[in-house]
Amino acid sequence: VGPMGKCVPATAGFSYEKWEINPSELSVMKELGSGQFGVVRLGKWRTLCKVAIKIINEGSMSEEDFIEEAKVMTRLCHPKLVQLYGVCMKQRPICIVTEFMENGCLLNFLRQRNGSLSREWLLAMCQDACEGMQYLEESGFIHRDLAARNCLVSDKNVVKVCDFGMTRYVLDNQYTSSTGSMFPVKWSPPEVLHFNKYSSKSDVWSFGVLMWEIFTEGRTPFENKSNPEVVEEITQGNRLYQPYKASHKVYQLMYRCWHERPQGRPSFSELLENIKQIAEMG
Ligand SMILES: CN(C)c1ccc2c(c1)CCN(c1cccc(-c3cc(Nc4ccc(C(=O)N5CCOCC5)cn4)c(=O)n(C)c3)c1CO)C2=O
Repeated sequence: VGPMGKCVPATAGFSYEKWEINPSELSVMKELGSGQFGVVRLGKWRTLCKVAIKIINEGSMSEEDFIEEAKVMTRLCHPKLVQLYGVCMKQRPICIVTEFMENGCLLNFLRQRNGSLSREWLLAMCQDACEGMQYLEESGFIHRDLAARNCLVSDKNVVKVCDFGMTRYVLDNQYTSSTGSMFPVKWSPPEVLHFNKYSSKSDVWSFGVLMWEIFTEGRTPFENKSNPEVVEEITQGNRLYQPYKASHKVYQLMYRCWHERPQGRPSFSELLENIKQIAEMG
């Protein structure tokens, strides 16, 4: 049993490294959806533990680079991060095994509840994601694509951050190039759009947009603007509007995440303190 009492595959096998999983101990079940690397399925590890299994499409991922980094990523453990359990890499396609989150992706979760979520609940979701991001910040680990589509919801409605750092292994340059059609322009700060400069402070900008997604319950940022138009808007200093369910203090907080300069933005530690204060005041 691993961190937080979860059944974590103790991959102590024969010739398996700590972060390797023996595929014969996995059974694959229903499809959960598909992402940047292909299909993700629900699975069972040693018949007991529910897991999510990413089956990596050939040519979608720089696999050697990922496998090298997987050792580091399996050591990132926090209750608000979707846990990476390990990799099956002795065969093709390789597969990535993670913690399973019953209620799926946060963006769909928000949209399916059409307006029924309380302000307290929305702020609690922001706090969950902020706790996970503070741990990544402390660990010197940059997410690079924080957004509601890259957060998941557990059976207890806890929000966790997933697929942190995975953009580094995507081979599709429509996604990786800042002029590509799939680049997350609407979640990116000026220094990323212009200089590809990633840091925990660029994650803070994205976190501000995530707060906006949560408080609009799943609206698309700048929904009637193209990516090039958004680059223009942001460069001119325009920002996302105040969501109806966001109090002035909540809006002030997300707005501070969008300071033009990285050093002008709060850290995740500071954001978390502020979110807790707002939550206490009710
Ligand atoms: C490069 N970057 C940033 C990437 C790369 C890959 C991916 C992503 C980003 C994010 C999206 N993604 C992806 C794709 C597909 C699945 C998962 C995905 C979905 C899960 N869970 C569920 C649970 C339920 C449902 C479901 O069907 N419903 C319908 C009924 O109401 C409840 C919900 C869907 N997913 C889950 O636990 N994990 C770990 C991953 C994930 C998350 O992992 C990826 O695979």
